[in-house]
Amino acid sequence: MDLFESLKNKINGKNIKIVFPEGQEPRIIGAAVRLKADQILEPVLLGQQAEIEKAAKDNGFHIENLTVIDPTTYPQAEFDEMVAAFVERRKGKASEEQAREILQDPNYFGTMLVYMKQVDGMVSGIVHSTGETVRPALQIIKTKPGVSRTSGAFIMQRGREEERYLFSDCAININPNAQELAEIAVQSGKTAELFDIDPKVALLSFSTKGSAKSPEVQKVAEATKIAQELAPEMEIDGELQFDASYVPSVAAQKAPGSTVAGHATVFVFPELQSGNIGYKIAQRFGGFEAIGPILQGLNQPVSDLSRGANEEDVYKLAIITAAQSLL
Ligand SMILES: CC(C)(COP(=O)(O)OP(=O)(O)OC[C@H]1O[C@@H](n2cnc3c(N)ncnc32)[C@H](O)[C@@H]1OP(=O)(O)O)[C@@H](O)C(=O)NCCC(=O)NCCS
Ligand SMILES: CC(=O)OP(=O)(O)O
Repeated sequence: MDLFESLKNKINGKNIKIVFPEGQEPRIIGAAVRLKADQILEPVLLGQQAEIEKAAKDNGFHIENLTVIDPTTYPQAEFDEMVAAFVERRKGKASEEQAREILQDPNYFGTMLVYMKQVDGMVSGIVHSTGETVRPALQIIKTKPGVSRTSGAFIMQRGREEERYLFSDCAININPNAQELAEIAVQSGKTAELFDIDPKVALLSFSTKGSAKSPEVQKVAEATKIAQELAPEMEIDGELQFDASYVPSVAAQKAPGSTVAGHATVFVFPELQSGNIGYKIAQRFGGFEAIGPILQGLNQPVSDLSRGANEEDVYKLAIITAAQSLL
């Protein structure tokens, strides 16, 4: 079954609420209208009512049956409760006065709605940068026990249903050390399973099995060892060049005997430059649909759109975020 049909079946009828802090953005409104009409989940648009109504009208969307939360008319008692919860969560790091100021930011406000369980997840980042979008989640939602770093994965799919891979970290950790990279690899394998991808995890490099020597290569080799120890049940190998990870004939020459090389489905990049560039090349040159970034390892789901996302990307990432809320 198509991945999204299967995800829709999982979330259907559960009344999952997803907040969109960029409620006045037409691509968000368009996706919210579709999500509501398809009865998949309950979209909540966050933003000034008048601005949202204007954007909807200008773009021909009917939003009469959508839920809008306007922070400027939010009940005072509920805002005070949000401020108190924020100060408590950021103990010693924000005063009440600072909290009132910080919560004017829609990404902080939306993240607090998730944290306070008024909604089940958040999708933002179509206007805001990744830092602006995810920093509130890192500070408030935080990572699950046993996960030290969150990271951003993309489901990459193209054409035929079965051509589906996971790329990570393409969004968050600028230069992870070996331990962090190992955690990202294991976390990515788990995320892959969630989206019906059989994980064969390749830690990518410009070297295959010692063909080049440098501290960068050494980091990936060390991360591979740590990841294999962290998840002995998972098929993980590295360091591998992309061709060795993906092309069976090249794998036979460069990494004979590896069960991952030539068959990888999860591609873990050594640092963010290559990860972010790599996914965009596959998307824009390779014709892959890039769905994400899906933040892995957070206590509650928050997703960060690319600013280049279209309405369909928003629609799909909202479904994924809703599915994550069931975990
Ligand atoms: C994600 C990012 C914004 C975090 O940077 P930052 O806000 O400067 O991070 P800080 O080091 O100040 O940490 C802020 C908080 O987040 C936490 N944090 C930072 N990175 C984290 C991670 N990867 N996982 C979990 N928590 C993290 C810190 O522990 C800290 O928590 P605390 O305030 O409770 O102590 C930064 O790493 C970044 O800019 N990454 C690249 C994003 C990007 O542009 N990607 C490309 C487009 S998708
Ligand atoms: C994921 C990503 O690269 O986001 P943006 O394009 O918004 O920087």
